[in-house]
Amino acid sequence: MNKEQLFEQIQKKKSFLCIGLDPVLDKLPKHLLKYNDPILEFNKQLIDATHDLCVAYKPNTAFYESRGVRGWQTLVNTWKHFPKDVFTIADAKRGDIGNTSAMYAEAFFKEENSEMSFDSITVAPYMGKDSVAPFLNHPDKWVILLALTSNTGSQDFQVKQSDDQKLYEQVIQTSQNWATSNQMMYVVGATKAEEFQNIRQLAPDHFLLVPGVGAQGGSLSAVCQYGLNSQCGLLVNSARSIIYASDGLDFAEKAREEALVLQQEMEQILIGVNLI
Ligand SMILES: O=C(O)c1cc(=O)[nH]c(=O)n1[C@@H]1O[C@H](COP(=O)(O)O)[C@@H](O)[C@H]1O
Repeated sequence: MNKEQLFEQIQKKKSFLCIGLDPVLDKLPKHLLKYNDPILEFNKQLIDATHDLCVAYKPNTAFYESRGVRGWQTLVNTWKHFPKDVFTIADAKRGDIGNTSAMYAEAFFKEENSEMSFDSITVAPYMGKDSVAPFLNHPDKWVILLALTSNTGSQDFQVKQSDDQKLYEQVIQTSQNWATSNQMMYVVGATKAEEFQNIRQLAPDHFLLVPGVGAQGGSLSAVCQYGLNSQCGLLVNSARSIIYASDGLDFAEKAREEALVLQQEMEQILIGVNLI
């Protein structure tokens, strides 16, 4: 999905919600345990109940890889269940020397090899240009580069100054020589709302993937105050607050209710800035 198509979906669904699919077996509704693959059933019912309210899904691969071969198969089958009109994010946080990154890119982008072809992957920028380039060699796919993350450890390196700039600012500026806003997005945590004005000056046209609304306490309205651009420019992710809204028979219905609250808030915000 390209940038124009993503913006069209945002306008059509009046939403820039991304739902994180980070399932843990112990937290699943008990009635799903009778299924051959309870996590797949959980994901499928969540997707069926919410896909008209969100524009993206982001499975974090750790929640699948932790279950070995079974988990990987669940990820493949979850990918197969995504409707065609959603933007898909493999939250894998990869990045390595070039020939290794090329293999990671094949794993998540090349359906002939891996039975999955996500629209995008999260990538760590620490190893630099040649570690990111192999993902960008897939011209219709996106790199979502970690810039300023939502966790407390973001203070350890990302905000440290060198050459009069914070490290995350250098990541955003330098990486704009590697790809345009048609192929690159940045991760900025919702818990860092005070930095959005600065980030929008550095990257006015890029989409930002913003996790941290919900369980991590980030505020949607604070993110939107400076984060929006002329094509919306935001994908706001929430996982636990939606997918674990209930652990009963009604889990999908309750997840929909949580997603609806965010979608309705997003609709009002989009109306307020004349984007719909
Ligand atoms: O890249 C990410 O998605 C990510 C970056 C970041 O800075 N903070 C962050 O929480 N995430 C991911 O976003 C999701 C947040 O989930 P919830 O806190 O349950 O909404 C998890 O999959 C995290 O791994």
